[in-house]
Amino acid sequence: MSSLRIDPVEFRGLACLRLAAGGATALVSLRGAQVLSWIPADGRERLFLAEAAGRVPGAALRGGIPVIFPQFGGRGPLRKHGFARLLDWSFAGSDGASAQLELRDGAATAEWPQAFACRLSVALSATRLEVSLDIANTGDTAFDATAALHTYLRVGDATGATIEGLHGCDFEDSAAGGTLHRQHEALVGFDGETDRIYGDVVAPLALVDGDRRVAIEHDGFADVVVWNPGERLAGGIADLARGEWRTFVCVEAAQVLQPLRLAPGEHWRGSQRLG
Ligand SMILES: O=P(O)(O)OC[C@H]1O[C@@H](O)[C@H](O)[C@@H](O)[C@@H]1O
Repeated sequence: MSSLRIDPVEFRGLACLRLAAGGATALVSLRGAQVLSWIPADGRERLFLAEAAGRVPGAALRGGIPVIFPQFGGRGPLRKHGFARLLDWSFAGSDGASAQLELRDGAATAEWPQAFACRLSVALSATRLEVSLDIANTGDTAFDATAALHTYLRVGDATGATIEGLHGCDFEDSAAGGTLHRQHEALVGFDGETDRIYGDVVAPLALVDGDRRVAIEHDGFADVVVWNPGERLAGGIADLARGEWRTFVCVEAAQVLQPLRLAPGEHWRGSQRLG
């Protein structure tokens, strides 16, 4: 990837880093280490960010790429989707191709009594964005965790968008009480609420939206979550303006069905590449 320029900027009152490389830009908020914008060299924004994001102090930012850790959804005793997306991460430097952000255990993570270090790395080139999450156990007891990169991809109309690459995969349908199914159709579409966890996904995926296509690859993460609330559910989501549900689909690189188990001193890394 070409050499990366990193500048501190403010966006909607949030301290952010603006990344630029090869004619592409990305905006990363220190709150949650959340990528908020990704504009490849063709000048077209690829991520969705809600109008309300950043306007409610302390609230999770709806859109971009939220980092979910140490708990996905309600699968455990912690708050929904864990605390990583709500906390301020620190800028931990750059290797010339990527920006690194870090979150360590402390008073703000006391609800989960584990010692850990998370590092998010964001690498940018003219046509690609790569986000990697590294989780280390820095304590002296093993822990279990679930995690995801909860990517909101911008689309023209979610009801016409499809995901390729999940054919033959088994999934848990969270929109239908967690029932188990197999994906028999070649494409996954978005007709009403769609909330699925596909397990053991190895093939590369693609989001197809009219004549636009985004390739999606992942390493380390075993699962893929596909989510759009649909019109009815979106009506009850306070930080989604009317009609915004139509303009994104989430394709999340996730480690959910088999939680990570890290012994003291161990670490795990997962990545998602878009391009
Ligand atoms: O509104 P939140 O907390 O950001 O969660 C959004 C969605 O995130 C998805 O990952 C979950 O599968 C959905 O069940 C959930 O509704």
